[in-house]
Amino acid sequence: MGTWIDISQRLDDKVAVWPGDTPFSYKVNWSKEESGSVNVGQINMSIHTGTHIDAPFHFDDDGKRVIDLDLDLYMGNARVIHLPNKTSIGVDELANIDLQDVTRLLIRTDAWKDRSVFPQTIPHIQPELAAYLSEHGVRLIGLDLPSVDPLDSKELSAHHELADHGIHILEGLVLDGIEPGNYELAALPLPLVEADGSPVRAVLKKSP
Ligand SMILES: N[C@@H](CC(=O)c1ccccc1NC=O)C(=O)O
Ligand SMILES: [Zn+2]
Ligand SMILES: [Zn+2]
Repeated sequence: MGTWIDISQRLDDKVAVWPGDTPFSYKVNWSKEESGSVNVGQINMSIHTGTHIDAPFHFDDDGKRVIDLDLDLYMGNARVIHLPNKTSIGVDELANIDLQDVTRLLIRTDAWKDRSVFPQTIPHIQPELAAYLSEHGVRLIGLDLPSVDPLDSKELSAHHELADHGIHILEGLVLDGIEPGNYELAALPLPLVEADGSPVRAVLKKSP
């Protein structure tokens, strides 16, 4: 027991949300006192709060919805790499990293220091990295950041290039103190039929 490491943000009213987006809330909507038997809760949140996956529909009206996504993407072997103090992440930043047999790549940047406030700037993924990663067989990229693009981007070039190369996106991970290496990952989306993304509970287990 205790071998799975939780790499998810906690969801309470302290969780940071995109500027202008729906705040997170949980409330007991029907209390045990009222119902006579149970507390029945309600959550209200943006899909892009905390640790979540983006479905292609998030940035492409014709893109896949969450229910259409292949669950294999979100369970299996993953490589954690550590790239602190970067302004952006591209082919040069990954030049010394062997990506042989890496299907799921998790990048620990340590750039989002205080997760209770939304960051001002983040290191972004250079769109050109998408082709390089797909050539190496990467199908999922995960980051300890709220986006793969600059926060003020409207084009979302990295989101689009990654999707065009068959690479799926996991955002808002907590990778503080996670040593680079090989792990097992599970970060399953909910079976949301129409949604543009889903909150996930992301966990890692060190591979032998
Ligand atoms: N594309 C971003 C999310 C995003 O752009 C966003 C999320 C919630 C509310 C507003 C957003 N963008 C506004 O321009 C992401 O998932 O990385
Ligand atoms: Zn998102
Ligand atoms: Zn995104």
